[in-house]
Amino acid sequence: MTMSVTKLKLRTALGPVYRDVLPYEPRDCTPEEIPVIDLQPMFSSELSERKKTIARCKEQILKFMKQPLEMKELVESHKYSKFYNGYLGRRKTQISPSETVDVREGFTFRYSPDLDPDHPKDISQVPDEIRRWIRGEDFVWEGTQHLPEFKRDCVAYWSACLRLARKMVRMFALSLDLEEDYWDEKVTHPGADGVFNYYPARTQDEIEQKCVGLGSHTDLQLFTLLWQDSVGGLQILTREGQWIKVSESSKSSNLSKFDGVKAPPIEGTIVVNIGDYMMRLCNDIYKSTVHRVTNESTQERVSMPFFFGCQKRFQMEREEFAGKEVKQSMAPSAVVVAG
Ligand SMILES: O=C(O)CCC(=O)C(=O)O
Ligand SMILES: [Fe+2]
Repeated sequence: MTMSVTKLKLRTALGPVYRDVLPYEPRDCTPEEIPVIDLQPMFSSELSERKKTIARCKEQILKFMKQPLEMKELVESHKYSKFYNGYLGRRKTQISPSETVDVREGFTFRYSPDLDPDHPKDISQVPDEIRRWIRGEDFVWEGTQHLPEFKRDCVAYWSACLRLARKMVRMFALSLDLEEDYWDEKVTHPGADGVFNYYPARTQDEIEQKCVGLGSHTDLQLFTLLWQDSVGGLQILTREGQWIKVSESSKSSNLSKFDGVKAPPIEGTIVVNIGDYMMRLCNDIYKSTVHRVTNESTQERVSMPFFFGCQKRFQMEREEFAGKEVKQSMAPSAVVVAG
């Protein structure tokens, strides 16, 4: 049997890479493709507090995104940021060269040592060779001061993600037969970027043009903790090149409950995507997850990815490899973690 596989061109920090895609429509995932892992035992005492943290942060994102454009532009990324912090407007990016512009709007804030829940430090106390890789910028908070509790609630969510990521990176180390503390020192002042994505319901025009919410890409760092609301729309590319919807069907093989159209995510979970930097460090044992978002519902959608890695080395690699074509092998599935 011959199948017409198309090449999907992706932009990565290390240059363009290609992945194969089968000629089929996205389908629902199976429990094996996206396993659900229960993390609750790691944090059992704080469950209700964590739920509140997520809800408060989501509320703040909606408040921010629903402001008049000129208020959001007080923290415009292109205008004020050296390092991709701040607000990115609707249809202002095109992450995938072979797809449409991205409909989503975003707000980003990156690691600052003064916000770190485990190693809080004034930036002046951070050793020189690390300080030059720190990417947080204060204008994102200065330009949002008129929103009461915005910074507090965003930072609370980011801090919880940072704590979880520092635990999870130890599990990654063990899974790769490394010492448990392999990454500990390298993530004392990590790459830790909080991003809030807002996907408006698509306009009729955008539906006709088949606009993506956020086009196909891989994340750059070690891994990403990705919380999404209940609207759905996240898809990942399997090793075989099949797009699958990250949805409820990950929980059971009883697909009859789902109509395949709505495919809601599992409540109380976050998706863990492997990033390019992890793939590179472990010689492709883990492969970075190709993913994309199309909000096909009539509702708005919010997601809150947290990108985690080692700031300094990752940035150095970026400089070294900028613009070069890099070979990359096939994609893995993502993991969903619960609790
Ligand atoms: O909105 C989502 O579910 C995914 C967002 C994403 O992939 C990203 O911001 O890199
Ligand atoms: Fe992503």
